Amino acid sequence: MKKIIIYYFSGTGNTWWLATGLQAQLKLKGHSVDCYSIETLAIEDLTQQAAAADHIILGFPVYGSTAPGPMLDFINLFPDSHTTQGISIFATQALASGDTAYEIGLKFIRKGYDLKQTRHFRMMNNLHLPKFRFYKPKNDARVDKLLEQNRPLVSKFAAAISADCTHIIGNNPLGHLLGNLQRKHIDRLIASASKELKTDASRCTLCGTCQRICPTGNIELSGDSVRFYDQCALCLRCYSQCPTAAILLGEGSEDEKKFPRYKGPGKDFNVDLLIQKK
Ligand SMILES: Cc1cc2nc3c(=O)[nH]c(=O)nc-3n(C[C@H](O)[C@H](O)[C@H](O)COP(=O)(O)O)c2cc1C
Repeated sequence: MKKIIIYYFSGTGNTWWLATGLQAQLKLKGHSVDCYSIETLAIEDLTQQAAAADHIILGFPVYGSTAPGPMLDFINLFPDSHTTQGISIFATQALASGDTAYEIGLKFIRKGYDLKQTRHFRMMNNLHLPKFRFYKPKNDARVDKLLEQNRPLVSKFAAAISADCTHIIGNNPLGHLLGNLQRKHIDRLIASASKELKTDASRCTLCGTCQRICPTGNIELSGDSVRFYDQCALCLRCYSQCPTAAILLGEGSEDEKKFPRYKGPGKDFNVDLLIQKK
């Protein structure tokens, strides 16, 4: 039996679904598995907690072939391994992620970990904005179909971790080419898209949901308006979860037919699962 810890960041729920599914599969194999959204952790506890694990797993959504800002910050704080602990990295993606999981895995090799697995899982897209049109998120049976397709892959991932196998994807010329191309532009895309954050005052009920769920503390309700700072990670959680679709991200984003907002993976998903401390 291994002691395993899963740390994940999820903007709109896909990575939460993968992480909790993986936890369940690993538990079935007899391992002791804790699973944390990094937003709910006290960073002071991290060093002790990580040192006690036999195997660590990190999960996050792909943002232009790298990890979201909150996960990159978390990785920077992550302690070194003095016993060459095993680490596995997985990323959820809408279409293509090049060498993402491997690229993040390299950071852990430098910290003394033994990189065992890198995996990418295709899930529903959550990014379709006037300035960045990918493909429209769907909130129907197509989400369930993707989840069904992923179930056996999650199970295989768990089996490989359990058996201590090494399986690295993304470390090839095509993966690096695509990854490098995407990483070049992602910071600029996030900065420019998040500058367009605003609320439609005619829709906003000042309910405070956006402020409560923002992972970077970028949103503040002050008086009868909503204020955005410059810490947006473009995770799209506020945009997707605003009960009245009052958060706008660019000219035309108020049109929910043209720019549908992703509501998350399946009926069990609830945004509070990402932020509630255990
Ligand atoms: C800022 C941003 C950048 C993204 N970049 C990519 C990308 O490069 N390739 C890709 O396939 N999906 C990309 N996506 C889509 C997400 O990775 C995908 O929908 C993911 O499963 C969302 O996970 P979450 O629900 O846990 O946040 C991007 C999404 C966002 C918000």
